[in-house]
Amino acid sequence: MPFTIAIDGPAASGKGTLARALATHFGFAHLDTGLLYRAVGAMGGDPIDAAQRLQPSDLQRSDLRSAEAGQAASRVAAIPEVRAALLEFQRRFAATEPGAVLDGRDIGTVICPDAEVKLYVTASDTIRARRRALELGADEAQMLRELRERDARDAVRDVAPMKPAADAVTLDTSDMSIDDAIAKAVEIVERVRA
Ligand SMILES: Nc1ncnc2c1ncn2[C@@H]1O[C@H](COP(=O)(O)OP(=O)(O)OP(=O)(O)O)[C@@H](O)[C@H]1O
Ligand SMILES: Nc1ccn([C@@H]2O[C@H](COP(=O)(O)O)[C@@H](O)[C@H]2O)c(=O)n1
Repeated sequence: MPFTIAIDGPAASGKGTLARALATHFGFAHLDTGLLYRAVGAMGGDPIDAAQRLQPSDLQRSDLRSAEAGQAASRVAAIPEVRAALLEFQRRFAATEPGAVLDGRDIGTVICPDAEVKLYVTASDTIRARRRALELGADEAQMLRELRERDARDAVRDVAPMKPAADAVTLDTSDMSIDDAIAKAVEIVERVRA
């Protein structure tokens, strides 16, 4: 039986950091599902067509981590046909790996509603903007505006909006170091696996 960890939450909350750490700790495979939407947004042209043609090599582009790629991803992610085109790949990943960690916005609600562990990772928007500005060497006030815009778009869209699953454990990392957040997440998973 595959064991799946679903991690959702707003932009720059630390989902990816925790997902990578959990995958390493438990020897699980990791899928950063935001990268799929970032790649579709960066491909240009018709986003539905881009999502249907997406190849693993498209995820290797070096420009996908930028703030602009994040905004473009959030716009194409609101298109139902784009989400439909990416759904099967994500579900298959979770189903075929003995242990998998997926992070995104709709993993616990739509992609893997039966995941053994669901985390909703959050932090205040000002702290998230500071962390992202540090990471990208960008202006903090601009990062705050962009995070708020992206979060609002992700939360209000009609299809698979960003929200915690009813059975998700919320982890607010505002006052946690990376190491503390990882330790807490490991503890939550270990409690379920025990
Ligand atoms: N608890 C923490 N304390 C301090 N910095 C953190 C913490 N967690 C994550 N970070 C840093 O915040 C930044 C954003 O983290 P990360 O990329 O994991 O977020 P994310 O939720 O995956 O973002 P996105 O939604 O854009 O993919 C990174 O630079 C990361 O090192
Ligand atoms: N499961 C997901 C994952 C991501 N998105 C959209 O992609 C944008 C970029 O995601 P990051 O995690 O890399 O920041 C994000 O803002 C969402 O619009 C999604 O809809 N569902």
